[in-house]
Amino acid sequence: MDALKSLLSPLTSSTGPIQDTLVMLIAIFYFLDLTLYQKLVVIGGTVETARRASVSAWNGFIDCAFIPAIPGGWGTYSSSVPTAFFLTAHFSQEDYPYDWIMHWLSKQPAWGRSREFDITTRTINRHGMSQSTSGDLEEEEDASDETEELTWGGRRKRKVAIIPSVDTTHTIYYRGHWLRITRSKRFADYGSCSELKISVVARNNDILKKLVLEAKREYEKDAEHRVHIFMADTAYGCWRWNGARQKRPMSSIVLEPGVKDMILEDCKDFLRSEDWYAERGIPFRRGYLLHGVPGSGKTSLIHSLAGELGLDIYVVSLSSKGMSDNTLANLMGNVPSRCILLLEDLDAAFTRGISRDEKSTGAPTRASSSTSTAKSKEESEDNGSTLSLSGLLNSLDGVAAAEGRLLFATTNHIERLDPALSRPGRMDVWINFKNATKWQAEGIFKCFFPSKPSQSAPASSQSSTPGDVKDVSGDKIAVSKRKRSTLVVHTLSEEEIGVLAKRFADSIPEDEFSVASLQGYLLRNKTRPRECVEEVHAWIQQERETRAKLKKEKEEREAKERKEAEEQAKKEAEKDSKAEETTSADNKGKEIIAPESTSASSAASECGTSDVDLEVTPASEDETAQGDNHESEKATDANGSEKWVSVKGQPPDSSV
Ligand SMILES: Nc1ncnc2c1ncn2[C@@H]1O[C@H](COP(=O)(O)OP(=O)(O)OP(=O)(O)O)[C@@H](O)[C@H]1O
Repeated sequence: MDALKSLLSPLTSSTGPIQDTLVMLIAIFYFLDLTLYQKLVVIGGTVETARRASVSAWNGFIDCAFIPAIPGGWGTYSSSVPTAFFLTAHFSQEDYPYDWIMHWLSKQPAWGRSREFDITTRTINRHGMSQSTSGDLEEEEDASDETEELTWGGRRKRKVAIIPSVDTTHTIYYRGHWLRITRSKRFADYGSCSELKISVVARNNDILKKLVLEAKREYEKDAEHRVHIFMADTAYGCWRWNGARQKRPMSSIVLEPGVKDMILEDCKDFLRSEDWYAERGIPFRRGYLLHGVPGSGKTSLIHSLAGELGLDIYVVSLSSKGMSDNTLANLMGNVPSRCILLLEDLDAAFTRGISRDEKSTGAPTRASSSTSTAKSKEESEDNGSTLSLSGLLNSLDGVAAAEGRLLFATTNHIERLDPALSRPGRMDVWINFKNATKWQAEGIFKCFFPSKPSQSAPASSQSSTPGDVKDVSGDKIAVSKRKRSTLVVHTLSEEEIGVLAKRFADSIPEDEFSVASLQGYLLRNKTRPRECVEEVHAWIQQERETRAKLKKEKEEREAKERKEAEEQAKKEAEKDSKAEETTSADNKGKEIIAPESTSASSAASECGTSDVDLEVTPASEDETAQGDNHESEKATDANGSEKWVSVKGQPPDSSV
């Protein structure tokens, strides 16, 4: 009998009454006069039936024990009669705790024993996938791709994470409790959304609270060195996670003295002043307008600030397809309270036809010509963008707008902005970015050629064979696979670097080249500091020639386009006058006295030319005046203090 019991135990995977019953049944059948085959069929059938019955009994018990909590909520503990013992927490991909738990799960050694799981080089978070820094599998990848982006070590580490597979229940042991974890997918308005359910047998929810807090701590520790970027998805009116970037140190941004400190201190001061704002009834929001030439560090400064302040960045492009007042209001109402909200290239949105009039999509003040306005409208319609300026203003500071966020807007053309948009209260601090000064040129040179000897670099250093570097474009460098070993660059002494930086700065003309273009030149010479200084004059000459050539080509193209437009207009005018002559001849033939309203001017009006004339207004002069006002006026912030900063020239007032 005992031998039979031990034989059955792996099949039934249970002990007690079920197994005893089975043993009894088998014993009865054994003594009946059945053939061996019949006995086997009866035994097999009985065992399988018992197994299924026990499994379904267990599942039924679990199902009735856990009443699903409200979807979308996180950490929602549900209970019913049997939940005196069982607790269930639901985590939705739409909220942060989902990320924390997924990250925590990916670190659990229990995966080594699991029989079903997903493997990823990224960990899933609520908005998509993020670079994983965890997992129990880890290996240094041999760089086989010739054009792979290099780190200073010359190799990249790719880590592999194990996460729960969808629609499978996993069991993990945690602090004396068995956690049953199920990941599932549901379809939301904006696409699919994952959910996580964690059930545990416990008297209260302490164990789940502990789990969430531990997961949060670990997630934040890992995210310490990264800035998360979210992009507005206009199709679904929600935020999509777009990646996590390495934090950029503030020291790598070269701005005139005091500017970085001023803006960083201003942001910090704002973030700790919630009560101050509440006591005075001032909306807890702050806006920064970064304007100026392209490639001067506006975006870089924002990324660097986000890293320094530990905030995520939410980016909206107002000119993106399908943007409407409702979509924008929805997006703005859904940014978390502490974040950086970035409106990029504000002026680009205006040329796409934002208007004060909610119905209209024409540009507000920038109608430099009728053709451009018509074109702008057309573009706007093609684009499906129906955003109005009033819609934008409402989104920024209407009742639904998020509190506690830092709004950053960037533009290359401040003169194109509607004054309502840039007024204090919406944009409290303005910073003007100009082309590189000599001071900046010296600073960026020192950033590129640090004087400390400990810096490690890829094989393309001075000591490597010339020709290792195949191509340089932007931040990426393609290097021969053979030469991927890490070398120590013996950098120059601090004194020598100082002298070279000074010489470099002396050669750079003030306010002619952007910092980005200087960076491009330095990148091409990143292992040749001396040559870089010696060859800078030749580079400047070459840059000037290229610019002159491009300018000439642009002028020629514009002249050609103008000529074509004039010819077209002339042809249309001829056609119109011919049509008019025919009409008047017909009228004469019928001996009808034409009324005065059929004169040439009203015919032109019918053809729409008077509308066109109306559009050709001296708006550009007004705008210039507006732009000048921006430049000369000081903005007053919500606290009543004046904010005006110019990156070039005078360092900002220390009181700012
Ligand atoms: N002041 C600066 N200090 C350090 N790096 C800079 C600076 N300005 C520009 N750069 C470098 O130039 C590149 C472009 O800079 P960034 O995108 O910040 O310019 P931008 O002003 O935002 O340009 P745009 O107006 O075209 O968006 C970056 O790689 C950045 O590292």
